[in-house]
Amino acid sequence: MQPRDDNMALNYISFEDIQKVLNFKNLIPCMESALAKFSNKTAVQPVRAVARIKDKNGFLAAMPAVSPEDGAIATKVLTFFPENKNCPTHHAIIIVFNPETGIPEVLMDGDVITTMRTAAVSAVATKYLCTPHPRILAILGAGVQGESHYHALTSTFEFTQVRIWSRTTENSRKLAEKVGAITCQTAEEAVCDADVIVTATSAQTPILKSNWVKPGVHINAVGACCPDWQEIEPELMRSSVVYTDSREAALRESGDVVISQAAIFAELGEVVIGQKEAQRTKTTIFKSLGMAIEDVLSARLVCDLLAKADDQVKVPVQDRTQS
Ligand SMILES: NC(=O)C1=CN([C@@H]2O[C@H](COP(=O)(O)OP(=O)(O)OC[C@H]3O[C@@H](n4cnc5c(N)ncnc54)[C@H](O)[C@@H]3O)[C@@H](O)[C@H]2O)C=CC1
Ligand SMILES: O=C(O)C1=NCCCC1
Repeated sequence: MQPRDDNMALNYISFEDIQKVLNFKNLIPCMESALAKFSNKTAVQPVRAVARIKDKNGFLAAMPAVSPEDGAIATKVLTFFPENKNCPTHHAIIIVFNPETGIPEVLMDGDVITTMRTAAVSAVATKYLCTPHPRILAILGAGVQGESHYHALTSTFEFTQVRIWSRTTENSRKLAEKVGAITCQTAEEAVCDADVIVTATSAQTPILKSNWVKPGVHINAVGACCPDWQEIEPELMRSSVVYTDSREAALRESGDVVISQAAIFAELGEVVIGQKEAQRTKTTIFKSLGMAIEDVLSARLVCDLLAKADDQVKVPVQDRTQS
């Protein structure tokens, strides 16, 4: 067994470097394509392996995916510790492998990609599923995803009003002041008459009720990623047209789907490829759980953008396999 030579050392791509090149303009189309590749089965992606960490109420997850047509082989490894107080609740790294040899080539921060790709996917869902010209956006949850969804959705739509509610009013006030939105004291006040709603909390029991929302609203349900957790009242799940990123994952991981036993109408990717209808005039819910293929194609995009921006990130393969 030979040790690796220096030529095979892993490149590291930092949080800051990723932030420099990734934006919603380049990420949203990439995520639309990731959803399509998942649903037309050109990408290979099992449901993630999750090891729950009971005393932290959280988990460790391994999220591999392969897209042969992109030469993309990578895996995200992620922890979710929802009770963290003085540091973020999610931490992730992504390992990118050489598509010809399987040699690990790049290790990159996974936090920026997790933060941005989740909101970018919700922007795709909203584009297909909301009523034309949405005016009012309501965001429930003022954490990392609440803020990222503000940016992704306001960069895609021209809302006349954005309202933010959080369990801790101080947090929603801070975010609302930072981005120029309105703070609401209750979730009901925030979602009243909204055209688009985002639920992005670590709640384990429903925070969004059926009789608060207007018919025809589109909801991006981003939190509650365990089979015994919920963000959405079961009645609202059952009375809406439910879309998911992965049907298989939703049936295994989403408490909102599992507990309500709501029917899943389609995967979002099936809508993107034209296989299933976007029922825009109905109340729609996009139940997002997050997919490895989103991380893998985001990582591919970052490598390509950095390689283009300067030649320091050695993405090309041939040099590295010659000894
Ligand atoms: N679908 C996907 O692809 C992804 C989903 N997520 C999920 O989205 C949710 C939000 O993630 P982040 O913003 O990164 O977390 P965060 O920790 O930054 O923010 C969590 C927010 O939820 C609020 N919250 C916590 N417990 C609550 C409760 N019982 N009731 C109401 N609000 C409560 C907090 O006050 C905070 O505003 C989490 O459930 C997370 O696991 C995160 C990343 C990707
Ligand atoms: O896909 C992800 O990344 C996540 N999904 C569910 C919650 C943790 C992060």
